[in-house]
Amino acid sequence: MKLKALLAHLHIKSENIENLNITGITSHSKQVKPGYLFFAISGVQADGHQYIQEAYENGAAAVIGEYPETRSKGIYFYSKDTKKLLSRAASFFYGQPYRKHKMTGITGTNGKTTTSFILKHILESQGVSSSLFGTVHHYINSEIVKSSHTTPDPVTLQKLLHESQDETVVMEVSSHGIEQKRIEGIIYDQAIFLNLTHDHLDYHGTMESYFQCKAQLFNYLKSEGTAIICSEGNYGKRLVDELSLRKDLQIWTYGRKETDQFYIENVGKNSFDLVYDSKQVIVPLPLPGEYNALNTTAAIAAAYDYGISIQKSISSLANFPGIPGRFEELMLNNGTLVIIDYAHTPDGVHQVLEAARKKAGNRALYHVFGFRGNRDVSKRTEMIQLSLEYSNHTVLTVDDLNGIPQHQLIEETKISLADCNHSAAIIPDRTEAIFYALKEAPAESVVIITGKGPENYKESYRYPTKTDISTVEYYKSVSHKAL
Ligand SMILES: CC(=O)N[C@H]1[C@@H](OP(=O)(O)OP(=O)(O)OC[C@H]2O[C@@H](n3ccc(=O)[nH]c3=O)[C@H](O)[C@@H]2O)O[C@H](CO)[C@@H](O)[C@@H]1O[C@H](C)C(=O)N[C@@H](C)C(=O)N[C@H](CCC(=O)O)C(=O)O
Ligand SMILES: Nc1ncnc2c1ncn2[C@@H]1O[C@H](COP(=O)(O)OP(=O)(O)OP(=O)(O)O)[C@@H](O)[C@H]1O
Repeated sequence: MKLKALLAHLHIKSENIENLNITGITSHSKQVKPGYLFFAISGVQADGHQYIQEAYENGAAAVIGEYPETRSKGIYFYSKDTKKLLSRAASFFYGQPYRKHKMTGITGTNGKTTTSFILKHILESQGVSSSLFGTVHHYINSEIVKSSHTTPDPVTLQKLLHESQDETVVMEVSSHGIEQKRIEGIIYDQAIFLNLTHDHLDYHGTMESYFQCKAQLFNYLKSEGTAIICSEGNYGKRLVDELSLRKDLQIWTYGRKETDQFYIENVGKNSFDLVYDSKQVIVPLPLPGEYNALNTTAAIAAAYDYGISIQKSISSLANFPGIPGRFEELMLNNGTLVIIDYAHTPDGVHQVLEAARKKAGNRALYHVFGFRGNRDVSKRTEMIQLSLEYSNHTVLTVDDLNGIPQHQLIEETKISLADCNHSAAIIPDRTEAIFYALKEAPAESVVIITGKGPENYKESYRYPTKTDISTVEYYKSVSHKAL
């Protein structure tokens, strides 16, 4: 691609580069290949401007940075916002691929993965091919693509959008993705807001700035696009009020109020009632829990906007295959039910434990969970309190050290537990903590393991443990089957 054309798109003036072609775009100096355009970005860990020399040495044709000039010798352009420009440049480089898809962006603290999987399933069941970007995997042209971020970095994102031949793209949009402008250069046909509750305050500082960040997704919604908003909670209502000022949008709300366009009631074990357009239908619940009735409704509304009737969505839900690590159920031979879930926020833990408690009834409920190092500490006490309230036995462990020593995370966990004035087992090795709960739990009880869902351990854990043969023997003896 001619650099001149790209710079014109970015509104950067250029002279004497008529014949210069660029062969790729990156913001990482070590990924630069001959002919690349390098964007220097000031990040949380490092400053890309420190790597400009390395980028030239690796063959960068030109560099764009946020300082008026650079000491390194090479073609250099100034911009005051390289993050935004990187995304716009990547979009332009790959031919603005959003244009060839119907684009859905889904944001919210909890439920993005769940809602996106349900929506993708409905679309594909109705013959509409769909790519998916999210936490578990990305799916492009029916192939699994490994996901390192919920919302990928802009160059990866635009490249995959370009490669996708799917009619629709369902994308989880994280607040980090919005804040870091990874979605610049995309215009969505639909945007969905699920909820906003306590999380990521280590990054956003306050709930207000977290909300302001999430709300920005709707700035990327096309004129006459559809905003689908959960009316539960103050933030959804605020968003509706703010978006109502934009007269060019179709705004639909869903929730438990009769004034919602998609209104739900009578959420039972296997189904719920959905009222829309003065009609009432029974919808099968693809996963347990009231919260999943809301996630399902968001997906049904989005499919409806794409022309799929509610009846067709309902029939698609009958064979929903489930989602890795989202209320995933296993039955052990001794009749104990094991639930694997990804809840890692106070609201997520609350919702999933409420659903697990309903399932357990009078049976004992064991809850195994832990925290991630180097992340929002302020949510931890509330999560422990909820566990103590809903389960009979809380077993605390470690989700992921994320760069901090294990003893530090355990000490922090002890402090959060002490805030609850309660005692609970703390077993640092996550595998051992799970074995412990499985061993302690009497036959026909329920063990729920939250926090990591299907994720691999990032740090090494002892598995199988050599120090406690009895747990290994026990594990071997309790073969299980997926439900
Ligand atoms: C805090 C955060 O989100 N950081 C993301 C951010 O990194 P950063 O801006 O801090 O980059 P940095 O490491 O400081 O480096 C600054 C610049 O120097 C460049 N550099 C650096 C080293 C070098 O040798 N050469 C070089 O050029 C880097 O490429 C970068 O452009 O931009 C990077 C590229 O897009 C991301 O990989 C990185 O994600 C980190 C690894 C991360 O863990 N992010 C998580 C928190 C995240 O984004 N999570 C959300 C989901 C959250 C949720 O809902 O649970 C997600 O969308 O995945
Ligand atoms: N609508 C919801 N409201 C509250 N909690 C929910 C909701 N949907 C799912 N959860 C809980 O949050 C957990 C994570 O759900 P999911 O993976 O769908 O969310 P997410 O927004 O994609 O999370 P992340 O971005 O961190 O991957 C679930 O395992 C469940 O416990």
